[in-house]
Amino acid sequence: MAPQPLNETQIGEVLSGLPGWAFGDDRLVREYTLDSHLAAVALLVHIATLQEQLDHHANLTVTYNQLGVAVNTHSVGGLVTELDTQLATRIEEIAAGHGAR
Ligand SMILES: C[C@H](O)[C@H](O)[C@H]1CNC2=NC(N)=NC(=O)C2=N1
Repeated sequence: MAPQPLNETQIGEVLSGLPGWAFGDDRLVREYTLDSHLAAVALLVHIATLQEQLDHHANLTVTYNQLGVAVNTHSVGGLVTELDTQLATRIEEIAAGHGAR
């Protein structure tokens, strides 16, 4: 079954448990700062591995020691679904271990 888009109330509830994450332009977004460029790239690779396991993929952007994450669900026309909140939750769990802030 296709994932269902979440409404703004549902997204707000999820975001209250995801510090640093925001909703904008129909995406869940987060900007991480790492201690170095290599640390940012290492977190990107870890997230990419997770994304392959989940078969759900965020846009990842490295700018020196910063890693931007933006995710929505293409298959429902670019809206936020539970697949995005699940990925954001998993990313948030692993980011701490990389010293991301
Ligand atoms: C075929 C494959 O399962 C799909 O293209 C997946 C891959 N990753 C995806 N990632 C995101 N963000 N949205 C999707 O709809 C999506 N679909």
